[in-house]
Amino acid sequence: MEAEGMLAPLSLSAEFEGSFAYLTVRDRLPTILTKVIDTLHRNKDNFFKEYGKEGIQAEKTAISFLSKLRNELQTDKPVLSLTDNAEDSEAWNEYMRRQQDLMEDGRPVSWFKSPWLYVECYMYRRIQEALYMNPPMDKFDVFKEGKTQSFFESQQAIKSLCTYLQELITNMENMTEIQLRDNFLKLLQVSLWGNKCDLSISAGQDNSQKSSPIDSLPDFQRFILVDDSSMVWSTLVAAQGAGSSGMKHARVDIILDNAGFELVTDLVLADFLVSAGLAKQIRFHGKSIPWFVSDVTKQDFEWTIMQTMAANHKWMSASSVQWKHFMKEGTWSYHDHFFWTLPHEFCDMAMDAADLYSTLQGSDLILFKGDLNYRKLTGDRKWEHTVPFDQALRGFQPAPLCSLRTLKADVQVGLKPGQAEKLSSQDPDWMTNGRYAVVQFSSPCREQ
Ligand SMILES: O=P(O)(O)OC[C@H]1O[C@](O)(CO)[C@@H](O)[C@@H]1O
Ligand SMILES: [Mn+2]
Repeated sequence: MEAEGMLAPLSLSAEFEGSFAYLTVRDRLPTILTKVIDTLHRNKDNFFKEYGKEGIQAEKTAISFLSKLRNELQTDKPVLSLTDNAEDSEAWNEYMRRQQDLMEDGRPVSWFKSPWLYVECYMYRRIQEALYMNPPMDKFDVFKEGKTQSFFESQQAIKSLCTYLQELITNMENMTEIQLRDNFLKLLQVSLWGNKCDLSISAGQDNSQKSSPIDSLPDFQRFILVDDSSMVWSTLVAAQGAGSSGMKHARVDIILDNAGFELVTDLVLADFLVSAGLAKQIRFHGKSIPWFVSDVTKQDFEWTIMQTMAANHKWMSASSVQWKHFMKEGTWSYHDHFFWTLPHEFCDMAMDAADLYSTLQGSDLILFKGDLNYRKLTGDRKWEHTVPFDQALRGFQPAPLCSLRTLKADVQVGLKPGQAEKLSSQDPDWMTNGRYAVVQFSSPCREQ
């Protein structure tokens, strides 16, 4: 729980004209809605083939719902309650009332006046409402095409990563602890940069052999603004030794972000953790509805393992056969919880999703992937850049945790004095252009 008297700064919001939040709500969100409408249009024939006239009608109604939504957004209309009676609808509507109570002078909660984190999440949930309200479209993933495309476009990098993983596994028995540590740190960084954007990690200056994500790591090192990865390693090692009667084996939870190349980097890291004996159990957490364009759903997770197996490449297949086995025997498991697709800051989790919070408390290490998770960890607020990460978490400390995030939104804490100023003078868009990254760690028992 948040320490008393420690007031959190204001939420980022489109009400601050010219801010990144403002530009996102004004320009990027309507563009995403337009793309979603276009996707439904383009799939019209498929809906007809599959569901006949009913499919066409559903598509039409969903499109008009979404066009109306885009108009509400662009004209800064009040945010509306959800009407689809889904499992999470009441939580959303309750959150809206909470936002309303925070508004000054009883102004309505609206797109440009409310917290950016809230309205952006809300847009994705309203897209889902358009589908829920129009069966048989309720199972349709409007972002599926983009996710599969990004997987296929990164085949080269995936091949080289799987090849690297299989080489490591073959040599694992002879590895010293230092080698194990070095390899862990490399794969942690690959997973970090996997968040940059699917393909760019291996895009070398020239066209030659630079397609290996591992080879690119040294070039990227200087863009890591905070690197707590040695604490992540110590946490894993400490989790091995605990317990007097033999080994305690670590459980690692990975809060996934994007499908495509990023998901493969997470699977490779998870495989290494298990194969090296650093973790006994990996729990992946994904989204229960299509989310923020490229986030992983259960369907994407299963599809990715299947496609990796189907690839005509020895080491990709070998990797995914192992992954399927991990899933079957329960060493790996996939979980979704609707809290991940609510707009809440994570400091609300203990109160608003107590079951999820207590599940996470059983973890030895939680890895939070990506930018949106970072925004939720820090509450998407106007923190001073030098505020410690622990403080910005505002009491969210279920277990040792680490954020692996490339910067795509203007919230960043835990920097050294002067670091942000230097970055601003060298690269004014450092917080949003995705060139920089952080590996930020926090542990409930760490001295603050
Ligand atoms: O997939 P990620 O890393 O969470 O990024 C989500 C993106 O969406 C945003 O919310 C922008 O709309 C940014 O925070 C970020 O660029
Ligand atoms: Mn994402």
